[in-house]
Amino acid sequence: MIELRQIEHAFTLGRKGQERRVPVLRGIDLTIRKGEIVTLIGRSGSGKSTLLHIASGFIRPTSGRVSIAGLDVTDYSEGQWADFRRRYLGFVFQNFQLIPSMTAFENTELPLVLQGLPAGERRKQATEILEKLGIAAYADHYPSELSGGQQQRVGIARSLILNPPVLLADEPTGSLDSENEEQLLQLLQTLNRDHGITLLIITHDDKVASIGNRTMRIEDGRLADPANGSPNEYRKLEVVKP
Ligand SMILES: Nc1ncnc2c1ncn2[C@@H]1O[C@H](COP(=O)(O)OP(=O)(O)OP(=O)(O)O)[C@@H](O)[C@H]1O
Repeated sequence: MIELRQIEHAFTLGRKGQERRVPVLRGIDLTIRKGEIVTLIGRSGSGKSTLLHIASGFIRPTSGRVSIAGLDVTDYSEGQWADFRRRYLGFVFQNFQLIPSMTAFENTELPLVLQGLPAGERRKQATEILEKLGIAAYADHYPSELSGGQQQRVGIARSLILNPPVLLADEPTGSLDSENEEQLLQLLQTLNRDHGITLLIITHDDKVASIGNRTMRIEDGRLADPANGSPNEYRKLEVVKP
């Protein structure tokens, strides 16, 4: 479902004429199969977010190829990426990214508004997804009136409303207390199991990482694997669950 091939990325820092290149990703190969949950764990600065931004088209890699759902998206223009993201990718963010002046319902239906769907159809679909995520009772609440866990669910409802086959999550429980964290991890597993959604989750939290069918560690821009000298760690981390 997601194939990253030989991804290299370097950022350019410094003033004009004195630029230096800072390599962040150094040859990443990662294949995520349809219906898998892959968790990517690594320290701050190891390149996790950069990798996720490359997989979602916000950063163009210095070299390497990205394919998602069988489409080579590496050379897509910004417009093509925007269209592709709408159809294929949902996002779960640490800070929820809800619009404060809109209710939970309005936040959820926003992608349908942008698609020009009539109000009746929007209401039906948004209500259905809010019910599925157990937050229909809060539809008329503004984000400031919701708990962190409820806000995260509204964010996920908005991400799922266009039925993307893939969810990309960046520290999804980073702003949640342990009870809400547990509930969110269960929700992500349910979405995977019952709806076949493929998940790539980046985190520095072992508990979040543990919901992966596979967990990969990223270190200094490389994935830990037998080929680059961390065979023991790789065996410990790459746990394939039935
Ligand atoms: N736009 C940018 N310009 C220059 N350097 C950047 C940029 N974005 C990230 N970096 C650098 O690239 C490295 C990897 O950053 P990245 O955000 O991918 O790491 P991360 O593993 O996601 O870290 P964290 O867990 O703290 O979010 C860091 O050293 C960071 O300072």
